[in-house]
Amino acid sequence: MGKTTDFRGPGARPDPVRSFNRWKKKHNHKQSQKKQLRKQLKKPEWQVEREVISRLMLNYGKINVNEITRFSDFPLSKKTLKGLQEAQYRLVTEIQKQTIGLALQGKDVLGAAKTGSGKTLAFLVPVLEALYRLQWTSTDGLGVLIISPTRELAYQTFEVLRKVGKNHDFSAGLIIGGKDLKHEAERINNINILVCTPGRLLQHMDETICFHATNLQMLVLDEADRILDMGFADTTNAIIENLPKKRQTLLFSATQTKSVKDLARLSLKNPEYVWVHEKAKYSTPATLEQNYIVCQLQQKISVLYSFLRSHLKKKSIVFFSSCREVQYLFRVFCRLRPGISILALHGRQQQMRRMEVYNEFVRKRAAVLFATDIAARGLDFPAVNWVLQFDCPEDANTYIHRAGRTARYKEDGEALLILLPSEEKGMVQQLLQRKVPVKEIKINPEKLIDVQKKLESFLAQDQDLKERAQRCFVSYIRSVYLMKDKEIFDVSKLPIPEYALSLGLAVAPRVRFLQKMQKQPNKELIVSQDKKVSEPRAPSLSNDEVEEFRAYFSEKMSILQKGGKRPEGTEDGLANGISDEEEEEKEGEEEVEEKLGKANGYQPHSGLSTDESQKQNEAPMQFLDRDDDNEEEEDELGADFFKVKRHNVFGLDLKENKALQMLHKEETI
Ligand SMILES: Nc1ncnc2c1ncn2[C@@H]1O[C@H](COP(=O)(O)OP(=O)(O)OP(=O)(O)O)[C@@H](O)[C@H]1O
Repeated sequence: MGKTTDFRGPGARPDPVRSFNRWKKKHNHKQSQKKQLRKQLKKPEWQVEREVISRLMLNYGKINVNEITRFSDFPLSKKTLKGLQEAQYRLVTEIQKQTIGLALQGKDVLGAAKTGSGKTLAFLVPVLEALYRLQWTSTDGLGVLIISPTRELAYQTFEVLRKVGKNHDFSAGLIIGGKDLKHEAERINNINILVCTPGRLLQHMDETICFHATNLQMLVLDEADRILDMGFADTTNAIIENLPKKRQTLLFSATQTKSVKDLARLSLKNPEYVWVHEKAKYSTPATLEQNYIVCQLQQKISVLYSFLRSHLKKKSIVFFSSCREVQYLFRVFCRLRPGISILALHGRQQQMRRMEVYNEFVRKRAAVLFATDIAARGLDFPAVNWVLQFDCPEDANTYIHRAGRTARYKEDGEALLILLPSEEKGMVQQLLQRKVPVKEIKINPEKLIDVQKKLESFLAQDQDLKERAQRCFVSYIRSVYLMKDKEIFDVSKLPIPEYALSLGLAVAPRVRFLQKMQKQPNKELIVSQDKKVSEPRAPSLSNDEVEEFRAYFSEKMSILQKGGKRPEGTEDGLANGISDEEEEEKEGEEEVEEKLGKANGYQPHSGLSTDESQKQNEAPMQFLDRDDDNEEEEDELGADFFKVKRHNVFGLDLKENKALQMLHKEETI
């Protein structure tokens, strides 16, 4: 229709032709909208969703990392975005910003970032989107496999998945052992997203006839460095061999070690490497204040007690090298009544108990968790103020993971490492090489509360506690003996009788390999085949001892490989009528598990005790009242025992380590 011109003045009647045209245009538009709506309504839901998905996928190619600050800047499904928002996740962290886009585009990703930087969501978001894109339903079976090194970490990842993925319709399952294999087997095939530990998964692959992963779309290896450190390399390789070759793989780690790169080569195809803190000055979070003290082995318990007395309102984790130490010192500290709740988490506890402790510690505002390295990696306890490493970690990586339990996601935190004089040089050097900025601080001897006498009196009245002290003693000595790095860990330098006294023992228990060593006071000389004498080394295992370890290794593994469980009983072997010898043997197993890793990959801790018996054993000592009249004086004494951030609280200068100064220098050059 041509243009019309209105020559009439104001107040004249509107041109009916023009009005009609306007009305017709509006009407047509409305009609076409209605038509479209009707068409849409007729479309099945899956088709509408398909169109939405196509639009999202079109945007994958347009993702520009530099423009991303929020999750909503990524082309994500409404269901995922809603889940993220409801869980209060809005802004992305660096690792999330850099990896989510790549993973959405279907690429294999190796992502490394410091502890507490948000790696969990960096893979959970692409996991949800991958199945959403494929409109996965429960009948499609297993679509995504997430492998975590420990049960606790798997549980935690599962909880985040439940929170963020709650608007999706997929089923998710947690398979971590500690439960009836048959019970799990009946349910495993209905799971779309499976979070699991490697040993248990391989067990299902071997023993659950109906379990298959033929439809698998994505594999996630979380805390890959820990998976490997725990001796799960063979298990992981066996799992990967059982998975379809055509899949996407995401691998996340807090440290970049050679073995992680080897695993990446085996499991990823043309991966994108994202190492967000590669150029960072330090490999630990900037908000983490890190210090170390050097003290004698026999002082360590008093140092810990004094520390706790001066941090009654804080949340701390204390790392020990063996379960036996945790068990004994947990009991002793409960009796010492430092005035703060004490919890214990270690691999000898039954799974349910581990979960309870984990949740309890998460809930508490002020508490101390005595733990072995099962708590060291990946676990996300909120608002931890302090991480204390009571025993020297086996290497810098373990240090980084332990310390990383505090100062998570923009929070502050403090880490304190306790070193023996013989460990100082080697460990500090390793830490500085790994760009960990540690400073030495001094203990103010006046603030140190000596608890040895108290321990002696506890043991004089309690035979059970005395036996625990003996096991703790042997266990610690053995843990040092088994450490790989003989530059740092030298069992011959330990003040053995003094250490026994500090545990409250009048006499040091017999330790066979120590006696042998004492017979050869000079360190072994290693004679090579051509009879040349090479550098002296710290003592290595004799053939007999190697055989001894092998024996309980193979015995343990044979029980587990048969899919059998350890005998039911209480955590405390003696309470269960287990003889001393058997206890020793179990202790050996545990040490080997903790220190040498799982030889064939099956998770060995299927639990020793029933829940009830364990509760009976531990409950009365678990939580303590803070008031204790007798402790008042000590309370005052300990007031500023370890406020390391403040200067000169120990009456001594804060000594900046020379090597640290060198590190600063290197970086400024
Ligand atoms: N985008 C985000 N916004 C707010 N909080 C976040 C975000 N991403 C992660 N967090 C929080 O940061 C903390 C650390 O996250 P996460 O456990 O994923 O770290 P991580 O890198 O896996 O650490 P680790 O290497 O120690 O396992 C968690 O409490 C998590 O809830």
